[in-house]
Amino acid sequence: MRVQFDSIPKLNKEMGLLVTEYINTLTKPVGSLGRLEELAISLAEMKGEAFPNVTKPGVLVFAADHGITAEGVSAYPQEVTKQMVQNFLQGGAAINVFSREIGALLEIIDIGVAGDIEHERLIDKKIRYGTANFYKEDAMTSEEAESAINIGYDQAVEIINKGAECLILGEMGIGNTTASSAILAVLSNKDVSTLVGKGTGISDEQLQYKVNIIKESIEKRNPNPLDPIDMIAKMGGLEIAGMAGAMLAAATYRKPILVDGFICTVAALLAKSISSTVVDYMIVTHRSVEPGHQVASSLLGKKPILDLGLRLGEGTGAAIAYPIVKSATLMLKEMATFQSAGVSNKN
Ligand SMILES: Cc1cc2ncn([C@H]3O[C@H](COP(=O)(O)O)[C@@H](O)[C@H]3O)c2cc1C
Ligand SMILES: O=C(O)c1cccnc1
Repeated sequence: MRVQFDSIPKLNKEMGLLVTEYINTLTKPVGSLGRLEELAISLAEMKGEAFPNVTKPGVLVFAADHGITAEGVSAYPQEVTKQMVQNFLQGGAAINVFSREIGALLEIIDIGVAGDIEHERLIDKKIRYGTANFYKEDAMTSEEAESAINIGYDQAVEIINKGAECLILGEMGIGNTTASSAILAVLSNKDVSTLVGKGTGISDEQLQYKVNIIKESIEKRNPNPLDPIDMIAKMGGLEIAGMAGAMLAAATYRKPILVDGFICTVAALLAKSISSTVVDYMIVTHRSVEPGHQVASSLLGKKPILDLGLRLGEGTGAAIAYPIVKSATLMLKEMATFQSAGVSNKN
């Protein structure tokens, strides 16, 4: 693997202690800003700064196709991946709307869409025209899996160099809840049926079929749960690997990672199995409707901030949660202390 992932800095715990003390001097009852206070301390530890800044956020949306869609595991056809990439480039998707709202830098990366797309704003890093159908054969080669991680890493470095102070990773890939559920089943060693959800909205009957396809595929592919490259190569997907690589870069540069829904959280688990300290830089922003998401976030040791019943992906939940993360930093930066405001402190 080209990129070395052993250079993630440790959290600055001393800064965390300083900020904890400082928060208790602000004009509010001790602990009254709840999880916002925890967030502020975490951000200070990640960034190593007493007044951490998360503006601007950088959003990277990785798009790729999945051969497993040939088995009928999604409610939508494969072409929707390419069509949605065009929609992202025209500014009409949910992630465009929420990225504009939070003033984010937004980049769309084709890392493996099964069709050609021409657009000046598209970052073309296509590794292959979609993965192979992992019910029948390996999704990709190990070299392709490594390239996808490296591409994600490099894209994150680029957006950080453009000024991103925290990262949101999004994805688009019809069929990717199937690949993510398969990876999670192998990583968690839990029964597939407890993890799999309806994705884009399949019927109960199709859900049972999806469960069976995933179970049989895992038996046939027999991926090594201790080897993230093997899991990606055998089951996919390219965009999931790209997100994992981007998270490793974000942590290396001390940039907080705002983890989105189910697919993104599975990518986070893959990043964790490549370099466990990456988790220190993660904030799980919301709880997805997909049943596996709860398992994935508890394997990360994280409690989601929001629970809005989202099941979209693209990075949308993270973008919606960004103002909460920013509020934590503004609490530190802008609130008066008891002393500066002349307010009487607790007896
Ligand atoms: C129009 C449309 C926009 C989307 N944006 C994200 N997804 C989400 O749904 C897909 C995963 O669900 P499944 O595994 O059931 O195919 C992914 O592309 C994910 O990003 C979308 C899906 C659709 C149809
Ligand atoms: O939570 C997600 O990321 C998700 C759920 C369903 C479909 N697409 C994405």
